[in-house]
Amino acid sequence: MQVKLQDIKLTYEKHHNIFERLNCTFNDGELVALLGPSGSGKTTMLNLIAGLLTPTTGKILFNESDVTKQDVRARNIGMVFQDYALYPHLSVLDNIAFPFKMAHVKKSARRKQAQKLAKLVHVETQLAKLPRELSGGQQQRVAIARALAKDPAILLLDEPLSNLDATLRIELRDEIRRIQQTTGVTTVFVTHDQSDALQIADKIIVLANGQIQQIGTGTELYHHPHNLFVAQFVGTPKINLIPIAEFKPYITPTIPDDILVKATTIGIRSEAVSLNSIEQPVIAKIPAIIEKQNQFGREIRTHICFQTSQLISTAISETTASSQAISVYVLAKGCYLFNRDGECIWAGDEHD
Ligand SMILES: Nc1ncnc2c1ncn2[C@@H]1O[C@H](COP(=O)(O)OP(=O)(O)OP(=O)(O)O)[C@@H](O)[C@H]1O
Repeated sequence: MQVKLQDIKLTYEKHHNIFERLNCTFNDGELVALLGPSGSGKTTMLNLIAGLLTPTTGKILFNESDVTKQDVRARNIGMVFQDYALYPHLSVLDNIAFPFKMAHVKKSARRKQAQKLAKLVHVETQLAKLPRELSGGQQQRVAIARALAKDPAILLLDEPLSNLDATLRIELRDEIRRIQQTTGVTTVFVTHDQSDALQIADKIIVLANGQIQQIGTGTELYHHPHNLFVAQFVGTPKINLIPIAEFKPYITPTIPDDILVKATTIGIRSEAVSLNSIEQPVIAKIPAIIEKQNQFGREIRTHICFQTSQLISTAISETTASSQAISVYVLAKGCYLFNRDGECIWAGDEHD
């Protein structure tokens, strides 16, 4: 099922427009992540798709047919929430079979179908248990199976991993991807965690303040951010930001003056701060002081002081002595210039 949001405006109160003019498309069979900070409008967007909210103006189309005025029951949506929302007094099997019961499917048939779904989400050995006898991850699997029991046109997942510990989180998000690919159901996955979005989504919609900042794959968002918000929100460690006035004296004549004059901030990815520049285009050589180095998983993070800015490099090896005044190269690939409105006006890898 393809879902289109067309010129959506949503006003909660007279003076509070959550969305002004929202436009986006969720293609059939895609897993799309809605990524954004708290209050950016992720759940509101999900509720609009579900039919739990009606837009003030604009249209919602399912496969080109207008469902804007349809309520949640008519839309055939499967929903999974952060807190699982299972029926506590029903067994795992009965929880999964519940939508079949509502659809008046006969008992033996609904047990069979529920068992099949339990197998899909890997809880087939837990069928007689009550939800409270399951781990958080298992409960969420049951919630996903129950949502799929409706054979939904669209599956909406609202922060489904938030209550899980880090290991379970990674395991279940891979499972969600597997289940989604097996069923082929168009899925919208709300998260404020970039690693969830980057790991499993076909496409990511970055939201902030009720506005779509950018739509793209994880790679596109990381390498070609449209604005400062996306550049800062996507990527670990965070992109280094330096006021252009501090950086300008060191820039080699690689960036056209008409661009430079409009720039207020330069963003530099950690991998673009290097001690050497072998065969790679460089935009500046800057004086710096190495403050400390930390091992961060497989990565070494070097903290560098440049004028009033603190930078992080992940391209400097651990042999470097600290508290040293040195020169570091800033490589073109991984550098971005932003104007005063935060728009990206120059990207280093497009100008090699
Ligand atoms: N019923 C409501 N009445 C008025 N404003 C609301 C209502 N529900 C949400 N909002 C506002 O809409 C905006 C978006 O909220 P929403 O819950 O969609 O954000 P979110 O991105 O899902 O945040 P979180 O990650 O914290 O759940 C917020 O500014 C919120 O205060």
